[in-house]
Amino acid sequence: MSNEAATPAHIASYIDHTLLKPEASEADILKVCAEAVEYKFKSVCVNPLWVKTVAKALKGSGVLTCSVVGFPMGATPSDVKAFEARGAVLDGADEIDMVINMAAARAADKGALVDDIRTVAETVHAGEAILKVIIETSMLDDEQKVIACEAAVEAGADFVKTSTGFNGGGATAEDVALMRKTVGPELGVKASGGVRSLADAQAMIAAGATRIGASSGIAIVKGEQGSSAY
Ligand SMILES: O=C[C@H](O)COP(=O)(O)O
Repeated sequence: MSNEAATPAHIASYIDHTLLKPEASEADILKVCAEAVEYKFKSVCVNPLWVKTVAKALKGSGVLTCSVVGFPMGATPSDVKAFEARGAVLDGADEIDMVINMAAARAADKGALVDDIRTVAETVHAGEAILKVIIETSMLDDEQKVIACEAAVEAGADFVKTSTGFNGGGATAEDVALMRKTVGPELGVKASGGVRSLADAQAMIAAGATRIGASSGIAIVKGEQGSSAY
């Protein structure tokens, strides 16, 4: 990792400032938007309910609007995920983080995974947004992680992402390295779930992450220890 990546200011440009608590209020959402502008984070990541609010609050700031689809279980039909994604993009989302069909992932059913991801990717790209694919590493063995990443590449995703942060363990540097090795140098890799400190973030970047999803973004850039938001 270069020295440049170690600076908190540089780390901020990697961070999707995340608030996905189901009970988050409008005041909570507007607070994280203000924080993201202040700290120059990459995006604000919220549930679809709040996309319109976030897009309005961030307009002209340079901070992107990110939302989630099929979240956090992934266990909805692909066309329903695509409908949810279309709504979020129409509301102003620049980036969509989808959860894959975890049954297909556990069965290492690459064809089903490609279909699931491609259905959403086509809708997201039609709206000129980008797609990140959450493979939920905590639920998969290494072979299943590789197949899920290969499916994401084949389906035209823009990123692979480690975790929802809601289903057991989160990001590890080992998983990020495996994902980076699988997808090659061009695709984005997002480490998310349990990234609580500057050291955590630096380790993920050193392993190949190009984005960090965290509810502890302020602690990370301040060099403090964050705590779980959920
Ligand atoms: O990126 C999405 C995750 O929910 C963030 O997880 P975290 O709250 O453990 O940072």
